[in-house]
Amino acid sequence: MADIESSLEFSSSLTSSTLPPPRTRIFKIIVIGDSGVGKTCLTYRFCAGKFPDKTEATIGVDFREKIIEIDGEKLKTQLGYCEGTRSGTGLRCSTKNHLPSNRSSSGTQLVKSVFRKSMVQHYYRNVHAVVFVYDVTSAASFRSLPAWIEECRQHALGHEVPRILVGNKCDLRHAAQVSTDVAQQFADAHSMPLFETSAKSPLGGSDDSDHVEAIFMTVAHKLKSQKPLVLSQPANTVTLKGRDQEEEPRGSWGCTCWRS
Ligand SMILES: Nc1nc2c(ncn2[C@@H]2O[C@H](COP(=O)(O)OP(=O)(O)OP(=O)(O)O)[C@@H](O)[C@H]2O)c(=O)[nH]1
Repeated sequence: MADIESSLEFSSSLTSSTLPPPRTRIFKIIVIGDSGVGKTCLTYRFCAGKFPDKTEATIGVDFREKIIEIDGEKLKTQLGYCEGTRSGTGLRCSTKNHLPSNRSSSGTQLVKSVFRKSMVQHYYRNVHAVVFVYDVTSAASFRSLPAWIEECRQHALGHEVPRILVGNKCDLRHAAQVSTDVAQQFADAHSMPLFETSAKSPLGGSDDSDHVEAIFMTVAHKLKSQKPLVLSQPANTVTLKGRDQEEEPRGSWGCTCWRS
């Protein structure tokens, strides 16, 4: 009897351990814009549901993940963001200041260049949607948008990829330098929907800005009809990962986060 029981136990554990785990579709979305426009805060707001207590400039590339559910299907959204350059000039996703300054300058330049190329290539690879962000209180961040769009185009992320435009920091409307009309004209010219929002305003606040959660869910709904990457991994094993946690599996980004 004992033998039958133990063999039944063995066979049931064998079955459960050999069953393939449920598969989760993954959407990779990149959030792009000048430094300081609020890419990190928007991403954090969506994934963690709140404005971060403290922020620091993104160094290199970072990402967060969130499992969402649409029509009963669990989907994993991976939101990547890359350090921006202030006022839209110079390198994008640059590697400035990441390497020790006491190296020989030509060697450093070469390493920086190879390092940057590899990082940028990873960042733009297998992207399903692009979120362009500007700061409504910064005309310069708005003027940078054509350059960001061009950078995406050079990495094969053109009109065929779902793209949206987000004007952030609407809680500072009194200091706005970019009007809704001008932003809407730009969005129309590039066939993108425009959302004006604030990563900072409280949930259910009285202002008329779009909610961050609703914006990313709109993108996710759009992507759901597509067929993005599939990951063999139980859907409930990962909810939020990112720079706040010590263990940071890089998932399918395959890129590294550089910290100061
Ligand atoms: N008032 C207000 N401040 C915001 C908002 N979103 C972000 N900020 C602030 O703007 C600053 C920059 O925010 P980040 O999210 O770090 O900007 P970023 O685009 O990720 O910047 P980089 O990492 O340098 O590329 C921080 O001081 C935030 O607290 C917002 O909606 N309203």
